[in-house]
Amino acid sequence: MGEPGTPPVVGVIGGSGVYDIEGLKNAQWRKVDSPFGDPSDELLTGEIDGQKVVFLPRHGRGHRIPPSRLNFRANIDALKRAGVTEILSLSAVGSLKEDLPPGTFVLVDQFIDRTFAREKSFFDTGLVAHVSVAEPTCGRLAGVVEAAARAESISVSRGGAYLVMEGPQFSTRAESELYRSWNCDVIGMTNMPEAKLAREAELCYLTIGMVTDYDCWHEEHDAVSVEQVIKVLMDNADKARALVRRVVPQLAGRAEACDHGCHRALENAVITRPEARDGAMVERLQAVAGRVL
Ligand SMILES: CSC[C@H]1O[C@H](OP(=O)(O)O)[C@H](O)[C@@H]1O
Ligand SMILES: Nc1ncnc2[nH]cnc12
Repeated sequence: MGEPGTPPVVGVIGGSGVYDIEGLKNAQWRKVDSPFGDPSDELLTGEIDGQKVVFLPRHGRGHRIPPSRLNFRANIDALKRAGVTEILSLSAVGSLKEDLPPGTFVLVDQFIDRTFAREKSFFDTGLVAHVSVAEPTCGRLAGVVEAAARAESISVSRGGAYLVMEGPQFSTRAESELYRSWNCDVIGMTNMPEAKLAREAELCYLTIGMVTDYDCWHEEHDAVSVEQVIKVLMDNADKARALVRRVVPQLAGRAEACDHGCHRALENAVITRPEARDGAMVERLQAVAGRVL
């Protein structure tokens, strides 16, 4: 995937409040099987300006699945099986900075992963690999999305560190202050290990963090609640849809593999010698890593 000649296909993972993409041509929900188990839902495929788009509601339609129960591996594997080469992650996030008010779209470029109850890798005993996540999101996608956001008059902030907490409860005030002291910009519960797994699957990945609240640290704002998050997200949803509509045709023009290296992330990453590899594992990882196995 991502090789020169492989058509770019944009995948969109919709987070809280984003369970559908309206207005796709030839829209169709279809089940994609994965050896890693069940994805969150069927995938919605369709077209924008003749370009294929694949959508997955992260928590399933109706928001059935909490962050710690998301099958991130099945989700990423299924998107890759559906031909996706680049992923836009639309996510609700809390703000840890005064100058990132609700309504701001933050193009995340770093993460601090504080999750502890999730499967974090496609690789395991019998097939070991270590990819770099020094730059965990795709700067090429960020450039395109930033320009599109400005054209849509969306308040956008390029770069930002996303603290990923396990949840499902929101943070205590002390935790919120701790993350602020670490200079984190936004907080959420879902984009790790999603971003790490996208890297292992050699997919470009960008988090578009849509700020819904000031978490609980801000003295002039109430502590975060689901009601508040959803209300702001509904206000943002039209902006997000317009952004996706504008970005997809632009991303479709790529003729070469990503020049930031996302599509070659596994080169030199697999360390297990061919004769020591577990055959069943190799089989299971065909969609994710078949290019290098
Ligand atoms: C409904 S507020 C908390 C919930 O929203 C975010 O999810 P997503 O990233 O899928 O939009 C946050 O991470 C929590 O899972
Ligand atoms: N304050 C917050 N903490 C964690 N996840 C969130 N998602 C939206 N707002 C959040």
